[in-house]
Amino acid sequence: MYVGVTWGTRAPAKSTSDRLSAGGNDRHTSAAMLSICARHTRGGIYLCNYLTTQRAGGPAPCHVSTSQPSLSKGHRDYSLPNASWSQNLQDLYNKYQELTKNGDWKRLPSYNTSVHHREGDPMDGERENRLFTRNLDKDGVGLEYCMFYNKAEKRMVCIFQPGPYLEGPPGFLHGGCTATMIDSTAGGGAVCTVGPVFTANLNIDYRNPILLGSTAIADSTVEKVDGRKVYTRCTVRGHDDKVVYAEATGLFIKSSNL
Ligand SMILES: CCCCCCCCCCCC(=O)SCCNC(=O)CCNC(=O)[C@H](O)C(C)(C)COP(=O)(O)OP(=O)(O)OC[C@H]1O[C@@H](n2cnc3c(N)ncnc32)[C@H](O)[C@@H]1OP(=O)(O)O
Repeated sequence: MYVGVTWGTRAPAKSTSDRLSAGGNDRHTSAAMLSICARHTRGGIYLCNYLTTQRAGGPAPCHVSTSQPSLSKGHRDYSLPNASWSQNLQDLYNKYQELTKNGDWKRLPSYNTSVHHREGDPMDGERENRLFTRNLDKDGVGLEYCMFYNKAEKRMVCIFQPGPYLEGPPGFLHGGCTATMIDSTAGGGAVCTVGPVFTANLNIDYRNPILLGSTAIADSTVEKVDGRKVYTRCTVRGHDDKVVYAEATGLFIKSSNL
């Protein structure tokens, strides 16, 4: 069954993505991007205007729908198992999939562009932009991952397997990539809990290196929401919980328009 994410009110006809796609030449696209960035900066707004259908004045939290978003038809959901997944990753996936059956947990789909995450967005077609975590075309060489969200616990779990193109120290995952997964997991948890946010602060203690090809779990909880500030905590562990790879706290800021 397809699981899609919706984020609140539908975008008006002329959306950010319309402007990004319009014209299709670099100068226009760059100008559109600059104007969007400037607008976001002026409004103290957030990354997730770009990631989601949320627009100024709309309701905050996303919800995970079980309907097929029209835009996502035909787009591959990269959070589903593929041949590059290790048995450990597959086993964890099966475990969390089982937990989705009573509705407490939801699996989040994942596409290779941000726009394809936006249910009902009119924009489609080929684009240059790629979601940072999905920017490699070959299965297994980059990040293989799947996120599951538990609304009652305000908790996001991301099971992931880093591939050989993500090396830092010889044979091990680059620390920036670990940070990316923490940011994405904690940020995704914040988005699902309160709506669009920007990362303001991320503190990471790296405890042990992550072997490329191994399976890890980033486990994040929204601990407190204080006005626009969303405080999160995230731990990255090995697939069997025996080793802690990293511990982090993250501060995310809700849009000032919400
Ligand atoms: C769904 C699945 C898949 C989807 C997965 C999607 C997950 C997304 C994960 C990726 C996320 C990113 O990479 S985001 C990209 C990286 N981040 C950025 O580029 C953000 C750049 N920074 C900014 O744009 C801005 O500084 C903001 C938006 C963070 C804050 O600006 P602002 O909106 O004007 O708010 P401002 O008034 O400054 O601050 C509001 C309150 O927060 C406090 N505050 C602000 N910044 C900080 C800070 N660094 N440390 C402490 N506190 C801070 C202020 O003191 C204030 O407190 P008080 O006075 O109210 O008490």
